[in-house]
Amino acid sequence: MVEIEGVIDSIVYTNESNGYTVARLKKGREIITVVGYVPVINEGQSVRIKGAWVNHPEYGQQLKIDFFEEVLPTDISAIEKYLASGLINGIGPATAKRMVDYFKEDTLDVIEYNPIRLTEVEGIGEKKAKLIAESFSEQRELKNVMVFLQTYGISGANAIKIYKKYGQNAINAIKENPYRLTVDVFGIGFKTADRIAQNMGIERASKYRLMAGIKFVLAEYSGSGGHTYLPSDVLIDKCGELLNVDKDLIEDSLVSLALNKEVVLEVMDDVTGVYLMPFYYSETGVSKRILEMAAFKTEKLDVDMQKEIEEYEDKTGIELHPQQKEAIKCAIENGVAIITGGPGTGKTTIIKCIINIMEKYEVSISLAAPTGRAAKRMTEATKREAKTIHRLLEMGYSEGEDNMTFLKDDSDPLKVGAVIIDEASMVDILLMNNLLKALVPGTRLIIVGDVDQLPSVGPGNVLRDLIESSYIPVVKLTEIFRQSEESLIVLNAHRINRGEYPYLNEKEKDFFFLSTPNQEDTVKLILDLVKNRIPGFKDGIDPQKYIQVLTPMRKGVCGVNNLNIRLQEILNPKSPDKDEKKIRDCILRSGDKVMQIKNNYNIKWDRIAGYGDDEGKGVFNGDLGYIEYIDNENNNISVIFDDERRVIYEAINFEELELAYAVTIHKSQGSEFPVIVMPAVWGPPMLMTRNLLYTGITRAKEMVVIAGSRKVLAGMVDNNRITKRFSGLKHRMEKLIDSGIFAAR
Ligand SMILES: Nc1ncnc2c1ncn2[C@@H]1O[C@H](COP(=O)(O)OP(=O)(O)OP(=O)(O)O)[C@@H](O)[C@H]1O
Repeated sequence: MVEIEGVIDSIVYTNESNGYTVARLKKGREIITVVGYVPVINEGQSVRIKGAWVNHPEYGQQLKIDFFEEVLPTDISAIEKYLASGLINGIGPATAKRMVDYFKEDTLDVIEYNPIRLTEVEGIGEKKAKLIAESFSEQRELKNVMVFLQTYGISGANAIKIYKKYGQNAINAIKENPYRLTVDVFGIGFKTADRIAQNMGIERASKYRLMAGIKFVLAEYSGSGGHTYLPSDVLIDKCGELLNVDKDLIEDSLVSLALNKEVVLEVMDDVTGVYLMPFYYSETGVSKRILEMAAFKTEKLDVDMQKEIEEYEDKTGIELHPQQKEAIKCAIENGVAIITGGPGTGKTTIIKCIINIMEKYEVSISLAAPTGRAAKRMTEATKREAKTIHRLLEMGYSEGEDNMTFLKDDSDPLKVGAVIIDEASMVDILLMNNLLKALVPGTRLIIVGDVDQLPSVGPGNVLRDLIESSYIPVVKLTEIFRQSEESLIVLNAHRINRGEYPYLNEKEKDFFFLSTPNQEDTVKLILDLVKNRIPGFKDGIDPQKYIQVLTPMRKGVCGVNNLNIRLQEILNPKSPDKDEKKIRDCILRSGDKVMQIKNNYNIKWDRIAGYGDDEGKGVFNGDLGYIEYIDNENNNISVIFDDERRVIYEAINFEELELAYAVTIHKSQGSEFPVIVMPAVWGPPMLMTRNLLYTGITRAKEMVVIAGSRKVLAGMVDNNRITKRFSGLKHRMEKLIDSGIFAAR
């Protein structure tokens, strides 16, 4: 083993996700190549490395890093490089130079022991001096934690998150139970925690490990599969594969988890379902509360429906269809009503008529939708304020916690006569439970949505289960009113939903299919469409805002990841006046279109335009925005969402952003775009369903362009597999109804 001290001269390669790095180290006049897993590495950093020499067949002699430690630099140029590296907030290259010119070798001591003196440097005020000092001392603490973590192969980005979560206590917390990381730190999955645990010598059959593994599998399947529970045999099989231990041991741990009240086991129709607690409570809560509301004898409004509807027809010039009249009546007369229908069947028209009547009879109404965009559309259509459900429930959070809480709940419910929820297919079981907690029987709940859309991103099959439980009054709208001569999008959406092939490429229409021989050509065509052909067709549009590429998959040539890299190259290429930041495997650049990929209830925003509060908290999974600027000096990224809200991301949240020139159809739910461009190329049959195609094309308002293989497109229409979600809501509701506690309807 050799030990070398030197300064990192340049970084050749670094893999953000695991910290694997190739760098050049300067030791005196000598330059050495060093390779290995290191937590945080920056050019200009002074380091001590222990390792062994290896001979690479192509690159020659390299030092393989076994131990890596930062030491504070002592010579002036190294100090300057270190300060300019972006590691310390408040200092960029220019400030670093001024500081070192002024304080010379004493610079670091001044920062550490006498930071007020920093104000002697031009451009540094008291506030900035404080920021620099705090950031510097955080770096010192962080260093100790990192040295510990690197021994277990934890990357720099993750190490910072761990430090932010546990502070100085990080080392003890992890030593005690490394599996807690999977719960506490976003981005650290069971596999990373397991690797750390194995390195620490924790046994494969350790109960901590098995219990964490079971919870991980349950969380994975509720996260990516949308299940609220897993049947125990499915769960045990999956855990067996993951954990590589006897099934008996897994069953033992499952029982321990149940005894600890970390999971619930429940027999439903001969299957034992295993629930994580939040999903269990939500499902039982939703089933009970919604039945209570539906069974409640709502105060009858003395409405002459015939007369009111006629008045509305006269006012709007629309002659309502009998189905639509039935839906309006159903909403006025019942505690809970569901109205479902595809695009153009008049859902919005019905909402407007219901509002009209209720306002006339002085029933107070709240309007809400599950996403900001859907709420905005509802506001525009009804000319009344519609909120996100989160905002309606007055979402808050406890400091330091990642969990949201709602101020409106059973102790302080919403005091309104009626609540109308639009885009209800996107409401998952957790949100539905929170909504119902804040409502009391007697408030009318009107649930509007398209049950044929993909179900919510979050767990549950809420809208479908509520409809199928056959207790809550449902009106299904099947008649299409948007003129078919105008739009093939609506017509084709309904055709696809019925299993019929879409009409393609009709002159003067809005639904196009372009055939390509292979996936690479599909990508090239998509790039050409987005960059040249569609903007050429529609004068003066901003392709970034106007066109959205949607794709079924994440991976592969036509997957989100590759499409984003290629689209970024042509829509927002590298340029000297655009700042950049490398996040995971991709580069984010000023001007990029980005998406938030997890719910963050804590992050602050400021309103820069539009209607509503001046500031607030929360950016949600699927929200789309643009990078306004990247500030490398202060290490933050400013993103504008919906042209209205500005959010400043600090380093700890960078990984919540992803490029969004292309997004998956799943993530696009609830959003609408003027033009949709979509590849139709081979993908797993589980994924390539009619439901997915339907959801994708119904996102478009003006034009759909599909590129790829006709056979694949036809295959999607034929593939009527509705991905099964394990959800017990319908079962629970049926059980409650059968028990007779709710009045027969
Ligand atoms: N009974 C009717 N007769 C004539 N036109 C109607 C009728 N009902 C609705 N429309 C018109 O059809 C179009 C679509 O209606 P609306 O926007 O209410 O449907 P929607 O189900 O909300 O559609 P989407 O989900 O696509 O927004 C509108 O232009 C509306 O004015």
